[in-house]
Amino acid sequence: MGRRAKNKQGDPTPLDVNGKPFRKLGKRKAEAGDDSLSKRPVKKLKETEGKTDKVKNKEKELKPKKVTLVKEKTPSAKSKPSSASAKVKSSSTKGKRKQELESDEDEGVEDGGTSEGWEDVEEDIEVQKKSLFHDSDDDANGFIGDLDDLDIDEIIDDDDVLRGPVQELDLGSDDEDEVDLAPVRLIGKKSKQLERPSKIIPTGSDESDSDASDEEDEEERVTMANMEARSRALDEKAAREAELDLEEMQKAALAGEEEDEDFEDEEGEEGEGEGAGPFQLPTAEEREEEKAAGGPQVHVVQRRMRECVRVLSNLKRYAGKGRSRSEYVQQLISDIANYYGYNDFLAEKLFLLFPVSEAIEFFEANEVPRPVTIRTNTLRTRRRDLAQALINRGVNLEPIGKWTNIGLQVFESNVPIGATPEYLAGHYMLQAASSFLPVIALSPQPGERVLDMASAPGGKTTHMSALMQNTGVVFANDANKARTKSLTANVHRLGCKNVVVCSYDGREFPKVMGGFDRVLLDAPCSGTGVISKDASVKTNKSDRDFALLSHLQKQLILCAIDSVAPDSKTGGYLVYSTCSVTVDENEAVVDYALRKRPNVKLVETGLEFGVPGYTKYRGKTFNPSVSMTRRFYPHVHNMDGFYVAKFKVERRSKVKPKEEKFNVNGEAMNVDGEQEASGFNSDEDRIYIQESKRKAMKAKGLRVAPRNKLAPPVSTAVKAAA
Ligand SMILES: C[S@@+](CC[C@H](N)C(=O)[O-])C[C@H]1O[C@@H](n2cnc3c(N)ncnc32)[C@H](O)[C@@H]1O
Repeated sequence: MGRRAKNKQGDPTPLDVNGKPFRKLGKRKAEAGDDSLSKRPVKKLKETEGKTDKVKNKEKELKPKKVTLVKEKTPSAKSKPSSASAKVKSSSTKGKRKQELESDEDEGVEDGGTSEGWEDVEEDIEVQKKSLFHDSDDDANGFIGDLDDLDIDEIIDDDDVLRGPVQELDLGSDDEDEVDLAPVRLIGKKSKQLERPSKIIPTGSDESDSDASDEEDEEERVTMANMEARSRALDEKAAREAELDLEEMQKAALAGEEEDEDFEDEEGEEGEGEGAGPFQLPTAEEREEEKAAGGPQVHVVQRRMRECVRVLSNLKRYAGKGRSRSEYVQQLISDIANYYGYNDFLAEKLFLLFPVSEAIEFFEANEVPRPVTIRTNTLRTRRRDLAQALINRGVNLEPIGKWTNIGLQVFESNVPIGATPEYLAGHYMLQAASSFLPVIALSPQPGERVLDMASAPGGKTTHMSALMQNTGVVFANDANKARTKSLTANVHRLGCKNVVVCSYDGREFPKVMGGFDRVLLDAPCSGTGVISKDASVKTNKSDRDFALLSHLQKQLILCAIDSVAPDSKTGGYLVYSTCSVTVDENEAVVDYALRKRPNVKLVETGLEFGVPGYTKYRGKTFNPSVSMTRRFYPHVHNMDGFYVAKFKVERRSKVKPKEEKFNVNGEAMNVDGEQEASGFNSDEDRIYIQESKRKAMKAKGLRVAPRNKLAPPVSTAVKAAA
């Protein structure tokens, strides 16, 4: 493989001069995603002849080498990227880079943090944990928290969502931050998005690296001093390569046309070639034959996907006679599932999120790893010092983008990035760029009391701790006890002294404790935003999984809201996030929370980029304010797929439910303190209230006290009352 095809990944979305992000596009972008189809590795397709050189070359050549950056999509521009795309150099000049590296001086911890004393943290945490929680585990009959805090109306109202098992879900999967301590050997130039995953982070044994690494090994080591020259050289090289790419793409396009003509001649389909009028879908018999032959051939499915995209762009003009849109859509989804290796259900679910050609880009982007990024731990160092230390070790890196002053993107490294002395000393966290976002949105302040409801392995917890400058307290909770080990390890390594680790089901909050200034719910999710990291998602998720997950997320979000102190002087915020792109797990959950908790409202996330959340989706209409939430996509932002919503929690309405008002005689009163005119049997109602409290507690998985022996069971009481 030629050097240009190797190990290239794009920068995370850079920003334009106005601070707005650009979107990177390859040539194919301007052509309704067509080209992208030619270069994909095939998972399930029949590999009849393997890849001929011609096909291989075509795949390589059609990769979008020329980095053209286009302003980020707005919803209205979603399917049609601006044609007036601005070409922007992908690498920075020294001035810019230096400026960015220096910018964190302002916000960095001046003393650069210290490693002294952090060995004691484990002990401290253990002591705090014991004093805070040891009772609740052993208390066989004990309620957790105070029953009187429960809002009966809401409990009953929420009952529908509070029922049902969730334990079948595998909730242990994680999107980031699990550090692979094996040497990460990143060789080659800056990687671009949409290259093959296997080449993005090649191992030392990867022979195909040789031509690139030979040449680059001779290059001088990157230092702060030679950064500018190197950066310029890289830019020039990128420009040269871009020219070559253009040439290659043109050649490839020509070759492709010839190939298709050959194919059409063979098949006797003259007049129905790509771009040449109507495209006929395969008949049922042809599909059966295809199946019997072990699936379609690679070039057939590629071509068919291109054709379907073309037809769907102008159905009237290109559809075969009597064929409907849905037939082309179904064929395309089936081919996508085959080609990229998804189950049909998920292929369809993800396909429907986007306009047709954008969907192909999304699937393409899932085949490519995202850039390797690290977060500077400002409790221990400053970004410029960290950059210098890593540069001295032969790591090629640069700031992620203007939106963060603590992130660095690693392009190449001769040392294992997960085991450098700086890593071990807690100077940085290996962390996906997307996972910075919810913490930036939450913006925890020094001295606050913060809850990270689902926190393991602690990427966001440790980020929050650093933003709070090791003051206040972060309760880092995770239901999975095993995962709290890596959480605790990270907390120690990064020197976070304001973190208390605990392990409860998030649905037990706020009964465990409440009154937080800010809460982060980085919810357990399907991981459809991180398919490039975990391809198993492509096949192991079903309709039922999404239903169960969404159910759990709804339960968790209500508990997260109720854990926020509405009267917090400095905060009163909740951030909900997932590393999933499905509407069920995002907008639908947020909309549910808005409906169930009238005391919360959405506010702007404060993030400078991202696509607004859906307010309408496939027949569902959400609260218009859901447009304030933000979606992030691999194909748009070159980040993991992610979702962030920020809520402000306000005081609940003072009007209490009637049944909670009793006079001194235990007689029910109306809101004005007058006795209810209608007859009211408070004893009878108390039984109902007690029973519904029990039911809600049980459904929440909380321990319930034995029924009051004096109180008859509801059925008996009802009979007696009748
Ligand atoms: C997306 S991961 C969290 C990643 C973490 N915020 C970070 O930045 O490192 C979701 C976490 O939710 C935890 N989880 C699953 N169900 C939970 C529940 N009912 N309550 C609390 N945590 C739960 C999982 O164990 C998992 O660690």
